[in-house]
Amino acid sequence: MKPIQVGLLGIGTVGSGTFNVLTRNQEEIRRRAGRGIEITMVADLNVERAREIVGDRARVVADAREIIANPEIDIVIELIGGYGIARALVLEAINAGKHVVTANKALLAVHGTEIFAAASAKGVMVAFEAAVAGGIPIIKALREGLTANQVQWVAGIINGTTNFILSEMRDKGLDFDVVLKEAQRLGYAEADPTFDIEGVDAAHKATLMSALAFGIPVQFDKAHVEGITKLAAADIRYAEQLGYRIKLLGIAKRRDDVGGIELRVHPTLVPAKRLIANVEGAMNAVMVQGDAVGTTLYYGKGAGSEPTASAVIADLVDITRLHTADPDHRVPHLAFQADELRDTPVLSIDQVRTAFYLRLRVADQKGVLSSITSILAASDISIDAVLQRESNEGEHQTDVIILTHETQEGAMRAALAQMQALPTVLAPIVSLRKEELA
Ligand SMILES: NC(=O)C1=CN([C@@H]2O[C@H](COP(=O)(O)OP(=O)(O)OC[C@H]3O[C@@H](n4cnc5c(N)ncnc54)[C@H](O)[C@@H]3O)[C@@H](O)[C@H]2O)C=CC1
Ligand SMILES: N[C@@H](CC=O)C(=O)O
Ligand code: NA
Repeated sequence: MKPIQVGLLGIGTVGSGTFNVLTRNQEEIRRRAGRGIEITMVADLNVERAREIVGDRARVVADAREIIANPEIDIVIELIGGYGIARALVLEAINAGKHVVTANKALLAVHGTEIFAAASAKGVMVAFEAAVAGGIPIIKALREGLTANQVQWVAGIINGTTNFILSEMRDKGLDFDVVLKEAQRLGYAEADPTFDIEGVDAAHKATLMSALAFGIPVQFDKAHVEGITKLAAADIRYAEQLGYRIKLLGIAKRRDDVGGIELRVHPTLVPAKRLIANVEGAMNAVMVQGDAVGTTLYYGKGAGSEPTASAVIADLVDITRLHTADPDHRVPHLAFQADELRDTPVLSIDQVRTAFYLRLRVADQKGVLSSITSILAASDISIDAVLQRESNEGEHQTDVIILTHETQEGAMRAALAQMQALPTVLAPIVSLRKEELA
């Protein structure tokens, strides 16, 4: 049978990996797919660089629309990124009856509802394994492998850049900016790296996982998003002393007690003994807890050229196997049938329940600790552990670190305001969320 023809839009980090892996492993991939898969056209604004990568193995054009207009092309891979031109091109490709593979989590987390609806109307597939945790087949696991389960929660290190920054800062004592530049050089960071360090990229991915896990539409605008830019070295150190590591986690959790879903990204204390706490560098790891299967863990490279290409090509193979099947017999885009998605609300951050780490810089005098613990007790927040450490900031000051048991975020916020108002609390209180992930 003639190879299936693929058009590649954008041949940068992931695009070049995709082209190279597909070329290198073409025979093995053909044996799996049942048919050859060939990238016959490539579009990139940087035509010269694209030609250097593909040589004479594919036709290179500057205008992506030339690929969409080509009736020979069955599948379009979108690896440009962003919400602008990528959205237009993906919708145009769908309307032209092409299947789409994309690694663009930003696009799908924000415009997924529109894109999946357009694809279903046209009877084409939009595949996005590379969009979450790069090479780790977490989309496959959530859509297919775990399909028997009521998923309880999903929690993951799903941004390689920030995990790399946290690891390098802790292990080598390097500055934030230096490590970020290195992550950019290695091809891990987004075109706009604030998406990485402010938690936005992780929230895009958590949004997609929440939809797959709970059968809700993608709703990035409802996600609570915090990055790592405000994290202080002192808290990383104190957390270690208490037996925890700080990781930027994307979390999606079902809350049957209130009939909602928690969707949040923030630095999180995780027990150092958990496998996920020991995931270092640009590696990703996702934990999924299902009612039947229990806790599962998926680990691997979440960013970079060939690891991400691995996921893109897995989608190409899936589409090659399935494109002649009746659309009703394909796996639904978001794991649940499109007409079975529910409007279960995403909870506001005030309704979220977690344990907390608090650091208070206080005057080193009698009665300070009891005034703090009284406020927590009055707010029904119970204390798990307390640590007191001399502060480097000056004499007669001390750092009090408190770990609490689980409480509602709104209650903690109110208690924090009261504690902050104490004259003996000398600096803004640091509060971080803590998850046991058991
Ligand atoms: N780099 C990584 O490790 C990962 C990236 N992704 C996603 O993959 C996508 C691509 O990322 P990268 O390869 O890192 O980006 P990149 O910036 O390395 O590559 C993008 C390419 O698109 C080209 N381009 C830009 N506008 C274009 C247009 N209008 N027409 C044709 N070509 C155009 C650029 O010249 C460039 O070669 C993004 O959505 C990103 O979020 C997903 C997982 C991992
Ligand atoms: N910028 C992202 C790339 C992969 O999605 C990351 O650092 O994880
Ligand atoms: Na993946």
